[in-house]
Amino acid sequence: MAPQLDGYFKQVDTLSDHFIERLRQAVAIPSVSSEPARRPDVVRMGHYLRDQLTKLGATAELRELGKQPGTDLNLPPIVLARYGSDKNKRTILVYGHYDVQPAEKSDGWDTEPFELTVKEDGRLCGRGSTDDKGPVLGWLNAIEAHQAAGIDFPVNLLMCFEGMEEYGSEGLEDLVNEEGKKYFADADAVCISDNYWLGTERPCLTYGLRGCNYYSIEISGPGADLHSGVFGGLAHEPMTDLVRVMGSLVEPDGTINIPGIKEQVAPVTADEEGLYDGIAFTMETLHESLGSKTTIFEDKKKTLMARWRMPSLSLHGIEGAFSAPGAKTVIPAKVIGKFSIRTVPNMEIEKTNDLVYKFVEEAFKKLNSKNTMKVYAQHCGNWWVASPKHWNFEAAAKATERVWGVKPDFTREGGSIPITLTFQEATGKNVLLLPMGSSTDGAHSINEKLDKKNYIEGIKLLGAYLHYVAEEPMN
Ligand SMILES: C[C@H](N)C(=O)N[C@@H](Cc1c[nH]cn1)C(=O)O
Ligand SMILES: [Zn+2]
Ligand SMILES: [Zn+2]
Repeated sequence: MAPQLDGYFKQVDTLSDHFIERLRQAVAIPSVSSEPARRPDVVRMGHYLRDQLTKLGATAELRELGKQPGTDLNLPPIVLARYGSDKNKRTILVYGHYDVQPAEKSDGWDTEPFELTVKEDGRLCGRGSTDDKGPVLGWLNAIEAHQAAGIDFPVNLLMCFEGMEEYGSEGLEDLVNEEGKKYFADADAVCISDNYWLGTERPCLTYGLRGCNYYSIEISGPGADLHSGVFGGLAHEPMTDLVRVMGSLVEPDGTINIPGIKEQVAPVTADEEGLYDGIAFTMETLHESLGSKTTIFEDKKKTLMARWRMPSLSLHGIEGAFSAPGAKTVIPAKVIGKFSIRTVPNMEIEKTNDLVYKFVEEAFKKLNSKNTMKVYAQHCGNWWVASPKHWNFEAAAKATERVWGVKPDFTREGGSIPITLTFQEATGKNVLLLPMGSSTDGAHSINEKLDKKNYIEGIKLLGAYLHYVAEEPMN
């Protein structure tokens, strides 16, 4: 089956240095969507992708989305592209994001985050290498390798790459809904490569994601930062209030203290009970990717359930707080605490927000503080769970076996890709998540990397998937 794949694979190997060079160029653009000062770089990254796609013969355009709500900043453009329009071929719509999480060398990186460093053991280190520049470039590389090998591209490819995913996919939902029956009208299925294997050995196909509601709690009081020797003990301190409120949200064992959250969670079904044992996942691999043995649960099933189908609440940081080394004796005048809740079936965004606001307001009230408190959601994205019983997944499973020599696990993912459900609903088509990187890649963390093997074999996988898609009977 898929007889041309050997020629394609050979060409991917031949072009591997060129593909690493393309990743180097992309990593060098610090497209951090959450930092206003980096917004021109995010825009530059969108232009870079458009130009690369045009050079490869795709029809590519930039769709402007206007201003980011509540700011004077332009949202980065959506890159829309089409490669091929043969009525006799299937059409696959792929999505990815070209923005990245923040990164500073001083966070503890061993290398410069925006300089791709190729380590002797094959690690390609740099911000965005695995999340999500490597996988996005994977689609471009697959096109190029087909051209170089002189092999007909097996499908029509529609591409949608955004620059705000790490900030809740601001602006994209309307565009996807608008284009569902226009630009994306002839899509037969959707494929997203933007998550990771559960471990380091067994590839997976993913059919579920958690959602993410991201909140801020703003507490202010004094007119300016104060000397703690002069004002300590006689003024209500915003930081003291905030630490108490944030500390009341969640227990050290992960239990969420907000009433009404766990009541929304779908019960475990008998079918689901048997699902976890067969998954290639060990606590040892988890410890390796965690970089420690500080797991809450000792067993695999509870741990997988915690990641895939239970909500979690994480505290992320405090804007305005003193965080530099040293011992500054300041009382910060205004602090903004950030936390998020990963949501699961059947949690509802608005209902969850109302429960959070009520809890935080009551927790603050109990402090009898004269400071002022505001709580609000910065962005919310829904969870998504789909059926993997579809030719889209069949094709990906065959491609995985061909490239990696093993059957993939069928997994859910603890992270969020806010637009996934929108793609499913706007196109009415099956959505597949086909990850390239592994559990030890350190997405969102310091020293993010993509192993060269995962990048190069991942390019083969994306191309092979398209060949098997072309061969699958419709169901
Ligand atoms: C899984 C994906 N690669 C990812 O990292 N998604 C982000 C998206 C996000 C950011 N805020 C809310 N959602 C994530 O899961 O944190
Ligand atoms: Zn991410
Ligand atoms: Zn991502």
